[in-house]
Amino acid sequence: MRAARRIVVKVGSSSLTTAAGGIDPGRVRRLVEVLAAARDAGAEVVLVSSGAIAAGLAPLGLKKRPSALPAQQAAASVGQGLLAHRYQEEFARHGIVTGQVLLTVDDVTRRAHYRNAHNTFAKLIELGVLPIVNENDTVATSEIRFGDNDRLAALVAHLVHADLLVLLSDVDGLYDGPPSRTGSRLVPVVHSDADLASVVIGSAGSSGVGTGGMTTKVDAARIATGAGIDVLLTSADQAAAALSGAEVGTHFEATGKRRPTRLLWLAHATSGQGTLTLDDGAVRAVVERRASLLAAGVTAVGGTFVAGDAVDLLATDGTVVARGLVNFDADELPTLLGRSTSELKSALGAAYEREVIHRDDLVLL
Ligand SMILES: Nc1ncnc2c1ncn2[C@@H]1O[C@H](COP(=O)(O)OP(=O)(O)O)[C@@H](O)[C@H]1O
Ligand SMILES: N[C@@H](CCC(=O)OP(=O)(O)O)C(=O)O
Repeated sequence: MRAARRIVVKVGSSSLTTAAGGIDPGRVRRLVEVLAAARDAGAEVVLVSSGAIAAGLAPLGLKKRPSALPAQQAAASVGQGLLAHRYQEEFARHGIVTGQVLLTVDDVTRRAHYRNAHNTFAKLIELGVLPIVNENDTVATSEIRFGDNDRLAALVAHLVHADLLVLLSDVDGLYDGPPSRTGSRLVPVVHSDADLASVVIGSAGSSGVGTGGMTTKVDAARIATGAGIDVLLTSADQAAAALSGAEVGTHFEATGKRRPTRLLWLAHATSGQGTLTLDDGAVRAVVERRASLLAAGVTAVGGTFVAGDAVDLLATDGTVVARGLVNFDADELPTLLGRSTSELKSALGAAYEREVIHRDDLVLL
């Protein structure tokens, strides 16, 4: 931990708010002090902070986090500015300039957006700015939302080439059962998925402002470790100890190697927005030869999606074999199915010569 040079720290709403809701200035101040100290010790820090919705509740006279998306978006719109302002003032006390980065799913899946986001972070870090990231809640619809900042933080960690992801919550680590249950014990190290097999994850905490609970933190840890990044999960109260190298919380050890980030999200998206059923030859081509998916091998289209969306690829028995970013809208595809690329070109024009999913936009599941 001590050796980590570039650290992404994610803090959840439950660690930033008061019991009555709303941002707790004291908690923000303490977190900022810890991050400023990490910078003084030579680390580059990127902060992924939740709390926009929580910060927007009081100004709108809301008592608790609304369940309807438009109300959440309104609260986030009001709260994000307040949250950013709070951070800006606190970091300024330490002479640190902050920059706000609001991301959508598209920013880490579509190639051009991904490069753009990568370049923005690189420039901010080069300028010594501390980026503060959140999901762009006010424009994200339920279909294209991360919905939780844990997985977003894992993708950001990969995007900025971090060597450590620190997830700060209201609980001091992963327990082998819900922490409220007597006898649940802290899991100090997770070497691989096998160590998670006996862990029981309960519902989210009692704060009422968090979203993902422990499930999304474990998902985030798996995304990051699978991409070669160590993860430390602990409480905001232990952030200082964690960042100075003390053995606190749960350490998820890096297992895999780096992979293209946009595909990381794709592999860990809960599901695609539609389905394409493949014939046996297409399954072999995609899975064994890692080839692009052509219209000739698709037998059925399910769901409503547009070009650029993630869709699940199904074998004839219905099992999901891969997920990819499709190049056509759902209603364009039925007339193309089973036809060769050259046939499509001569019948419909050069625009239809493209693959249904390019191999660079496919992940095997
Ligand atoms: N096995 C487990 N280990 C640790 N925490 C768990 C477990 N199962 C459920 N939880 C709950 O998950 C909560 C953290 O999730 P959440 O409230 O969404 O936090 P945040 O706002 O930090 O994202 C903890 O307060 C805890 O009660
Ligand atoms: N983007 C949302 C937070 C979503 C979220 O992940 O919340 P949390 O579970 O508290 O980390 C917001 O700023 O309110």
